[in-house]
Amino acid sequence: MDGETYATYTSSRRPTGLDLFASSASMVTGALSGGYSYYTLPGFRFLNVVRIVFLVDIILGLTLWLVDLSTASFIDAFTSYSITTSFQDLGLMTFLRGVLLFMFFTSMEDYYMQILDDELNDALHRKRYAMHTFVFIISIVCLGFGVVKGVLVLLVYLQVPTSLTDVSPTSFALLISFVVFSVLEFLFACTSFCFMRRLADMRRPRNFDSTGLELGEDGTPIRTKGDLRRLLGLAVPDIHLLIIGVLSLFVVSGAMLGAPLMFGKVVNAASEPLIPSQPDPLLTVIFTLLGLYIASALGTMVRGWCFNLLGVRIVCKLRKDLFANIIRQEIGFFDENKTGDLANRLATDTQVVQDVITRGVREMTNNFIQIVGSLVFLIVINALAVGVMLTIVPVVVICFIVFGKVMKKMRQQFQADLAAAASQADEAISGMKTVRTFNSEAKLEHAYSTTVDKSYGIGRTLSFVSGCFEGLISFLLYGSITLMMWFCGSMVRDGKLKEGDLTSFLLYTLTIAVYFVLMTSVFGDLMQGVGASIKVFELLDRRPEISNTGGKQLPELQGVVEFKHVQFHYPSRPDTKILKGVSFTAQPGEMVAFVGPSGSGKSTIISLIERFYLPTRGKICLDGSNLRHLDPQWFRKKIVLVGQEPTLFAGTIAENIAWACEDATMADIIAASKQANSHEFIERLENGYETMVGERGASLSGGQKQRIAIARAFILNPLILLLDEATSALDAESEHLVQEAIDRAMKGRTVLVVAHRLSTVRNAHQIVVLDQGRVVEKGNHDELLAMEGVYKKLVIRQLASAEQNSSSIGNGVINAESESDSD
Ligand SMILES: Nc1ncnc2c1ncn2[C@@H]1O[C@H](COP(=O)(O)OP(=O)(O)OP(=O)(O)O)[C@@H](O)[C@H]1O
Repeated sequence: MDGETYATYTSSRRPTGLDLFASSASMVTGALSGGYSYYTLPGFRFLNVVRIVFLVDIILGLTLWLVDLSTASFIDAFTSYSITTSFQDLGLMTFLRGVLLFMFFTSMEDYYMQILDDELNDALHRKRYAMHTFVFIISIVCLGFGVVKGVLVLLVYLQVPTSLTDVSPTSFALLISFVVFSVLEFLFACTSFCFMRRLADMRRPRNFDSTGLELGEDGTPIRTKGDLRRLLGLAVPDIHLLIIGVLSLFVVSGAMLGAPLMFGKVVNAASEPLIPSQPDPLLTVIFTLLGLYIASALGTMVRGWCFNLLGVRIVCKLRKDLFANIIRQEIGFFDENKTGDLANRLATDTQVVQDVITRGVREMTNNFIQIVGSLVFLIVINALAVGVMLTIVPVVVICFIVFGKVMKKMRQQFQADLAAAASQADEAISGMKTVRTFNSEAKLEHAYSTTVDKSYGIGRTLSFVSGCFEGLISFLLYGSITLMMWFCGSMVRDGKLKEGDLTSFLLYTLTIAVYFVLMTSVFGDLMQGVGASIKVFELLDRRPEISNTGGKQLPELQGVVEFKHVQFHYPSRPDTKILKGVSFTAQPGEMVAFVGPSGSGKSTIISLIERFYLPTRGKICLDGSNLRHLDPQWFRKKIVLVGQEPTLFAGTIAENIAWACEDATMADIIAASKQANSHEFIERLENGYETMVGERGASLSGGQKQRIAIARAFILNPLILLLDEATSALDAESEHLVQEAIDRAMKGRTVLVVAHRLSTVRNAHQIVVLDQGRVVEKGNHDELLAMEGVYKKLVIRQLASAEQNSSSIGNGVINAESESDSD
C-alpha cells in the first residue's frame, strides 16, 4: 500500500445491485491500483429509519384498507363521498404518500451525497431543495387532512353517537394509523435538513485490496469489529446445542401459547351444561392443559441445560483464544495496555458475552415467539382489534433503534471505565509495599474512587435511559391494550364475541404486554452485551506488530551479535529517540559490557537483541543475518535473558529452574543451581527444591530470585547470554562466584552484560560506553582507561566514593546514576 494514492471521488452513483436496506449505502470513490475504494454510510441512519417507517405505514394502511374493501364500497366512496363516513380515501392516500415519500427521501440523500463532491453544482442544489419541498408539502397536506378528518369524525360521534354505527372498526383503526404516521412523517420532513447535513461526517471511506480484504487507515488488513451477528457466530461450532435449545424453546413457547386458549375453553366449557352420554368437556380441556404444562416443563429443562452449556463453552473458548492472542502481542503492546485492563477483558467482558448468549438469545427468542404466536391467536379470534394495536409499531421500532444505539455506546464506555478501575486496583495491590512505604493509601483510595465514580456516573445515566425506555414502551403498549379492551368489551356487549373468547383474547393481550416489556429489558441487556463485546473482539482481532512466529532458521549459530547504526524509539514514545546510531560487534566467546548513565539505553539494547522491539533504523544481525528476518521461536532458544528483577512463576523452585527446559532431570536442576551459587540456600530451605516460591517469587529475597533466574538460564545452556544487571542484588562474594561460573560456562559463547559493578565490567573483553543513546567509547578496561575519557571518569569517581565508604571497597560500584546527575 505504501506510496499508493486513492483516486479522488469520481462518481456518486451507487454500485449496481446495492440493496436499498444494505447496512451501508456505498458510493464508489475511485480506483485503487490492484484494489478498490468507496464511501459507506452506516446502516443506522436517518434514511433507513424513514424507510422502515414508510414500509410499516404502507403495509398496515393497505391491510386495514383491504380488509373492508369491496367494489361496492369503493365505488360508493367516490360517488357519495363524505369526509366523516368515507374511509377509502385514507387507504389510497396512505399508499400514495408512502411510495412518494420513500422515493423522494431516497433521492434526497443521493443528491446530498453528490453535492459533497460537487459543491458548486447548482443543479444538484436545486434538486435537493425540490425534494425537501415535495416531502414537506406531501407530509403537511396528509397531516392536515388526517387531523381535520379525525376531528370531524369525533365531533359527529360526540353529537350523534349512533350516526357512525355503520362505520366498521377497521376504518377507525385506519384513521388512527393515518394520523399517527402523518405526525411521524411530518417530523421527518421537518428534521430532514438537519439529518441530511450530517452525511458529510457520517460517510467513511472503505479500502479493499485486490483480494477483497478490507484495509485499515494504515493500509493493513482489518477484520470486522464486534456486533450481534458476530457474537452469535460464536455459537456456530456448538450449533447442535443451539438447535436443541431452540427446538425446546419452541416446545416451551408453543405450550405456553396454547394455555390462554385453554383458559378460554375452560370458561366456555364451564358455562355449557353437562350431557350425560358424552365426556365432560371441562375435564378434556383440563387434561389438555396439564399435557401442555408437562411439555413446557420438559422443554424448559432441556432449554436451560442447552443454553447454559452453550454459554459456558463459548466463554471458555473465548477466554482461551483471547488469552492466546494477548500473550502473542509484541512487548510494545504491553507498554501501552495495563495488566488490570487486560485481566478485566478476560474475566468480566467475556462473562458479559456469555450472558448475552445464554440469557439474551434465549429470552429474546422466547419473547419473540410468544409475541408473534399470541398475535396469530389474537388475529384468529378478532383481527380487527389487532389492527388497532398495531398502530404503535412504528413508534416502538424507532424507540428500539434509538435507545439500542445509545445504550450500546454507554455500555462500551462503562466497560472501559470498569477496566480502568480494575487496572488501578491491580497496580495498587501488587505494589502494596511501596504504597505503605509512601503512605499513599489515601491518595490511591481517592484515585480509585474517582474512577469508580466515573463509571457510576455512566451507570446512573444508563439506568435512567433504560428505565425511560422500558417506561415509554410499557406506556405505549398498555395504552394500545386499553384501547383494544374497550373495543372487545363493546363487541361482547353487542353479542359479537363469546365470553370465553374474550378471556382468551385478554390473556393473549396480556401475554403480549408482559413479553414485550420483558423484551425491552432483555433488548437493553443484549445491546449492553454487544457494547462490552466490542473490546473483546478488538483484542481478539489484534495482530501483533512484531510477529512471534515464522522467519528464517540458520543451519548453525556461532553467536556473533552485531549492531549496525541502530536507531530506536519506543512505540509508546515516538518522539523520544533512545538509540541514536549504535554500532558494535560481540564475537563468540567474548563478553561485552555496557556501561553509562541511567537512561542511556543499555537495557534497550538488550531488549532489541531479544526482538521485543524492532529498530527504527539500522540493523541488528545474528551471524550476519538480520534479526528481523529470523524465526524468533528458534533464536530465543539460543539466547537467554536474565533481568534485574526476574519473574518467577507460582510453583516450586525446581519447576522454576526447569521452566523452559521440560526434559531437565533433577540432576540437571541441581547442577545448574550449583553453577548459579543457589544450591546452598535452596538446600537450607525447609522443603529444598520443592519449596513454593509464592506469587512472583514473593517469598524469596531479591538475591535469591536472581540466583534462581541465573540457574534457569544456565540449564538451557544458551549460546548467547544477556545479563541485564542480573547480579545487582547479590552480595560481593555471591556475585564473584556467579561471575566465575558465568566465565566458566560461557567458553565459546557470547555474553552481553549490563552492569554497574567494576568487578563485572573490568573482565569484559569489550566495554561499550553509552551516553544519551550514543556509543561514546569502546574498548577493554585498560584501553578505555588509557583513553582518559568518560569511562575513566566513571572509574575514578567510583574509586573515590569507594574510598570514602570503606564498605564499598572491593565492590567498586560504578554509580552511573551520579554521573547522570552531574551531567
Ligand atoms: N517500555 C518503555 N517505553 C517507553 N520508554 C522507555 C521504556 N523503557 C525504557 N524507556 C526509556 O528509554 C530510555 C532508556 O532506558 P533504558 O532502560 O534502556 O536505560 P538504561 O541505560 O538501561 O538505564 P538504567 O541504568 O537506569 O537501567 C529511558 O529514558 C527510559 O525512560
